[in-house]
Amino acid sequence: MVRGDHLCPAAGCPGHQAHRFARPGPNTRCLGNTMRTFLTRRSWIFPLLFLVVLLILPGAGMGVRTSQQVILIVVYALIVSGLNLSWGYAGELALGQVPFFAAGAYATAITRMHGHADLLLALAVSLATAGLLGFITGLPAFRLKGWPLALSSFFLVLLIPNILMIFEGQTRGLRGIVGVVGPTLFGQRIGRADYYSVVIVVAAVWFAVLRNLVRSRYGTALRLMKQSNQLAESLGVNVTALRFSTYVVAALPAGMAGTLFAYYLGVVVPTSFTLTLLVTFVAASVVGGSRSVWGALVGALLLVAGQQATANFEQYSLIAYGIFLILVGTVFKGGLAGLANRLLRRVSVAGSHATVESPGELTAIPGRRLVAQDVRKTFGGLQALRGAELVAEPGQITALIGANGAGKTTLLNSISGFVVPDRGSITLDGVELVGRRGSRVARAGVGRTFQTPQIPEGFTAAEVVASGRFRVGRLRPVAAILRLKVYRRQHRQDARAAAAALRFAGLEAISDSQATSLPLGTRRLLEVVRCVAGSPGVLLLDEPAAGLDDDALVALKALLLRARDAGATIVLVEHNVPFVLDISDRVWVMDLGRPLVDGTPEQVRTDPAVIATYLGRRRGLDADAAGITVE
Ligand SMILES: Nc1ncnc2c1ncn2[C@@H]1O[C@H](COP(=O)(O)OP(=O)(O)OP(=O)(O)O)[C@@H](O)[C@H]1O
Repeated sequence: MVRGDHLCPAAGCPGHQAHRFARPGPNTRCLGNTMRTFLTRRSWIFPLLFLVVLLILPGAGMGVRTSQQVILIVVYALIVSGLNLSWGYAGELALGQVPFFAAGAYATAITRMHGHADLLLALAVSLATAGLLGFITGLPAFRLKGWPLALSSFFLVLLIPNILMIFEGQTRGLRGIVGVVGPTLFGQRIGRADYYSVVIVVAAVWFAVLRNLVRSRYGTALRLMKQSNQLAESLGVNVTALRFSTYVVAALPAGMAGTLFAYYLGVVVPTSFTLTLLVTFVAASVVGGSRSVWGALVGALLLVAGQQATANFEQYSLIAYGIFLILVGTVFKGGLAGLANRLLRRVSVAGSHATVESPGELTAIPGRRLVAQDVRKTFGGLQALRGAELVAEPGQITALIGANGAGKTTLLNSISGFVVPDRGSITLDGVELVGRRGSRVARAGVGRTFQTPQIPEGFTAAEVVASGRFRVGRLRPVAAILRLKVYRRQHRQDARAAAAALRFAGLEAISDSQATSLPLGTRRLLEVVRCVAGSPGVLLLDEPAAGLDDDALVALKALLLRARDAGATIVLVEHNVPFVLDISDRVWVMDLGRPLVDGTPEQVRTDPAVIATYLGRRRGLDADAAGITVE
């Protein structure tokens, strides 16, 4: 094997890394690429090994005390994993984990009190109770976001003793329920050693479910939503439904943890479910890594280890934990799991789309005719649109220009479904778009970019582009959890479409790069490519040339012309007049919320009304460069 720092010549390898184990030659096999493929496709091997080790530890002489601690870690990890889902992935500071935990524990204790010791039954009851509580308390999540949502869920924790008192007959009030012992499974009593194994297996099943979920379209949609609701909607994701369903799903592991905790402790008392516990779960999530499945385990491990280490000087334990939290939170962005991920990435350069074979060719982007008529919109007393019009044809670049405040973005937002017009009609090949929410407009065929590029953290370029396909097909969380054929087919198609779109733009070289670390010009191109990957009926581009240098403008122009020639309908809102006049087939000029003139670039360039209201004003900025004649 030849060691060297030449670029990787292996087939299928992106080859832009100087893989140190590459052997040059026609049939090169690259260890870097093989390792990446292995890590990407078989990433479940490590958790499986970890599970096996955990299961054989008692047989290998692990003491009872240690096994009890492992159970506690697993119980806490389940709770933290729900927090990671709603907070780390979806970006919602929904802190209902302790009430859900309490709901699961009390549901189990009450079931046991009524003589039912079956663990599966207890788990089912806990899941149902926590899910129902999540459903009811999640309803405000339709309206609340950010701190108001955090505070309302915080408030729920404070209510726990009051609720227990209201249902004192069942919950035994502040005294709690004792005698939660003797769980059975399929009619057999579970001993202490077996209980350990059952807890590990239950948690392993949940973590496998969670891993499959967050690595699917569903998980990607959560991260898109965390970046921006508008971005997620523009890609066809119904943010309201997603936020609500995530809140409910995140309640489930806490409910299960309640069951496992109740049988672990044997008693269920209100003092087990405190605000301090919630704060330590949040801390564990931060330290372990909130945007990670395994971060929950790491955080819970540190939580229990921290409790042990500071047990002898209890009065200092919170201070010690606080200092540790601040250190980890500031030094390692993304917690310890984030650190591990970054190290792994260095070794493997892994990306879920890195191993696409035969990406295929993107030759056509079938455009549709967009027509906006008499669109009106008033914000308070301000008339932003007063009868705006626009027609964009397939295979053409239609520019929309006008002074600041002319209403261009409002019209774009009206087309995208982000703004509901007071009056007017917007159709795509005759299909009315007005009245649909953003995600439905996206699914009807509208793709768009944003004034500030919306590129979520932690995505490779290929993953960003693949998310452009979300407007085609559904999220299919159940198929993703079970890794059904339909999921695998969709995943393959998304990866292939992303690779083809990147090739279309000549950007295949960056497919494994972290998208947020790319230069502005490339990020703007990437947004366009993300749209192209979904093959929308119309592409709405909101100031794609803003802030670009000459080289980036050349690349953008080449991409837009290629997309136009492939048949796309492109609407370009842009202040860079020379750029607009250079590449557009037709230009619409807006003034004070209504159309002023429309025509070819040449007609618009020399139109006296346009010069008087817009181009004349921009003369000092770019009229000279555009060769504009101001008479
Ligand atoms: N959500 C809103 N609430 C209140 N006023 C708004 C809102 N959105 C836009 N406006 C107002 O509507 C008018 C049109 O704004 P818009 O952003 O559509 O103009 P524009 O042509 O895109 O301007 P620019 O080129 O600066 O982006 C402006 O006066 C703006 O302040």
